[in-house]
Amino acid sequence: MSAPLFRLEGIGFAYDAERPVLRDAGFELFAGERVALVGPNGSGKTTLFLIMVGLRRPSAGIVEAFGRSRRTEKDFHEVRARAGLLFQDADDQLFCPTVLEDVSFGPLNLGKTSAEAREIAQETLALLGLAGFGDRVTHKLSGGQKRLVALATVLAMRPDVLLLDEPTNALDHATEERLTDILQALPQAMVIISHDDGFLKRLATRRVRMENGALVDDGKTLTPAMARR
Ligand SMILES: Nc1ncnc2c1ncn2[C@@H]1O[C@H](COP(=O)(O)OP(=O)(O)OP(=O)(O)O)[C@@H](O)[C@H]1O
Repeated sequence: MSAPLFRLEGIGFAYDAERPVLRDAGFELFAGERVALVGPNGSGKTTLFLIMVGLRRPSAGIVEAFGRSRRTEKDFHEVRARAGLLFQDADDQLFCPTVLEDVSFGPLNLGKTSAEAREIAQETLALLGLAGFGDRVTHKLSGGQKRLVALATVLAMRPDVLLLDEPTNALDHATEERLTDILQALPQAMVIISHDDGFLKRLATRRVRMENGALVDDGKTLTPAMARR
């Protein structure tokens, strides 16, 4: 088997020393996987994502990403360019006046010219059924529209790995179906935090559960064939 895209081992983390969130959490993500990360509210799923991209640093353990151990801000800078994190709250992701500016921001930051960034942004918006949304004022969009634009900002960076924190939040049924089809067709490995069982059943190739600060196999491993049913 090829090397994992991410490998976490023995991860410990606490926001407040009295209440550890993660204790000895370990996890591997391989190319081609769509892993569902499930577990109760407040169990530490979002925290694990933040640690994977270096927005929080663990008190113990090892984070390896794309074949290298990652410790410093510089290490994680590269990780964030290759692993796109969809935040749980779209308002944490969107900060430009218009949709096109928001979606172009990542590609520009990665060194694309403004014409290239604009083209990538338009393509990505079209992929998500948002062609024609470029000039819309971001903060006036509906919750579901913001969710999709936030996803567009992540996909426009053409990451190797997607970390999606509750991607179906605020989406109506038809939009959720469309999102499922889009995600199924993407080649990237992904980890998906969701409380939406139906969505996960259609999308995930494997499930892991956050339990007492560690990750355990959920015992409901899905085969890729079943997941694509
Ligand atoms: N910035 C913070 N400061 C202090 N405590 C925090 C902070 N962020 C999260 N926590 C706490 O850490 C714990 C884990 O939170 P986290 O958001 O990782 O859980 P989660 O499994 O993603 O939850 P949910 O399913 O509700 O999104 C919770 O008890 C939460 O209150």
